[in-house]
Amino acid sequence: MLEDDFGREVSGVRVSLTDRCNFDCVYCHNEGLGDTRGPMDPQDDEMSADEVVRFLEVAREFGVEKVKFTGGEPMLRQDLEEIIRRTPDGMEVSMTTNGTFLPGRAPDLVDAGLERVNVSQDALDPEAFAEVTQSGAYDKVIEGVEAALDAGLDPVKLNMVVFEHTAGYVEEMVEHVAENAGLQLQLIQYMPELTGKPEWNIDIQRVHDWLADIAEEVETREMHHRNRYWVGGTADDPEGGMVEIVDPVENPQFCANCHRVRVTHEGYLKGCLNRNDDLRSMGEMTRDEIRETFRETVTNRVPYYGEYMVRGDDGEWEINDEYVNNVEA
Ligand SMILES: Nc1nc2c(ncn2[C@@H]2O[C@H](COP(=O)(O)OP(=O)(O)OP(=O)(O)O)[C@@H](O)[C@H]2O)c(=O)[nH]1
Ligand SMILES: C[S@@+](CC[C@H](N)C(=O)[O-])C[C@H]1O[C@@H](n2cnc3c(N)ncnc32)[C@H](O)[C@@H]1O
Ligand code: SF4
Ligand code: SF4
Repeated sequence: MLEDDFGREVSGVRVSLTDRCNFDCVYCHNEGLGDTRGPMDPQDDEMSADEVVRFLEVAREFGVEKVKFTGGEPMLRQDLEEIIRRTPDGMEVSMTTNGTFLPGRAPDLVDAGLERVNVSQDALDPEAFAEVTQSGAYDKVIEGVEAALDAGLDPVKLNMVVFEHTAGYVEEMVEHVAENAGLQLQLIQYMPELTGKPEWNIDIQRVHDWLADIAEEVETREMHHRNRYWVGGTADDPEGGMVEIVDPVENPQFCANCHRVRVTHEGYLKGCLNRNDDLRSMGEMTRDEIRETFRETVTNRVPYYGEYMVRGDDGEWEINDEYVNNVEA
């Protein structure tokens, strides 16, 4: 596996298959590339299935174990099943979607090899949902979650961005996943960097503190050092719900445990979600050139909140104690 100068191995890749979307969420960072508004039809700038697969084959040679398909809305790609089917053996395949196209298509995706799905659902109330997504497709999303469960995807993670518009719905979303087998919740800290609306931010620490109070058990996931709270059950006896907090903003522990390289829908390699100054195009490259470019991208990866990192006495990178997340599992 390739490793960057900060000792972070790259075990996963996150591939955006399109920047098109049928929603227009008010907060959307579009994986760091700005607007999703635009034509709904397939665009010439998108990587072809062959290009995606060729990149994945190279990544697999370097020991990459996981791929996450995202976008824009990845299910707008009609060749998604083909891409999943052709993903190299040994790679776990997951996807993050707004869920609207899962009804009717979830079984085919599972048949093609999809192992996990995250569905974005910011509220349980159709009006609040429409306000965030600027779409009235709430019923379709609920149907999509059901379709994913029926197709055997377990767990189905619901993604909820916690910001001014949704903070009041966190409690009922936690109850919802605690009461419904097969569902887990990912509470995502609102990232203002790419949206330019810092005023929508809320203090995610309050959510950590509240969950720490009500949880039966807390554990810390190696990936991004994320806390997982088990509500109404435990990790060994998962009767209740699992709630994970994704809190990247100004969090050096998150960056220190970041093991993924990204690929834009146009086929640019990208070392960090928040940065666009390290893009490397795979354009017309040969397989050998892609190998070299992948190596370069990994070598040049820098933790975005890197100013919080210091060299320890042994020369290894460590996080400055002052910035360590104060919620301990
Ligand atoms: N800044 C930053 N944000 C991230 C990172 N990974 C996930 N996020 C945020 O979390 C959102 C949801 O991520 P998902 O792709 O659904 O889930 P995941 O984080 O990959 O979690 P798993 O499905 O468990 O692998 C992303 O769109 C980002 O907003 C990361 O490496 N850096
Ligand atoms: C960019 S979307 C792409 C996949 C798919 N269209 C979806 O919405 O799930 C991936 C995830 O990013 C999250 N997201 C988008 N903008 C965000 C922001 N400014 N802060 C935090 N999360 C954000 C979304 O909620 C979604 O869960
Ligand atoms: S559904 Fe996903 S890609 Fe589309 S606007 Fe919402 S967050 Fe962005
Ligand atoms: S370096 Fe930090 S901000 Fe950048 S992708 Fe990794 S975790 Fe996210």
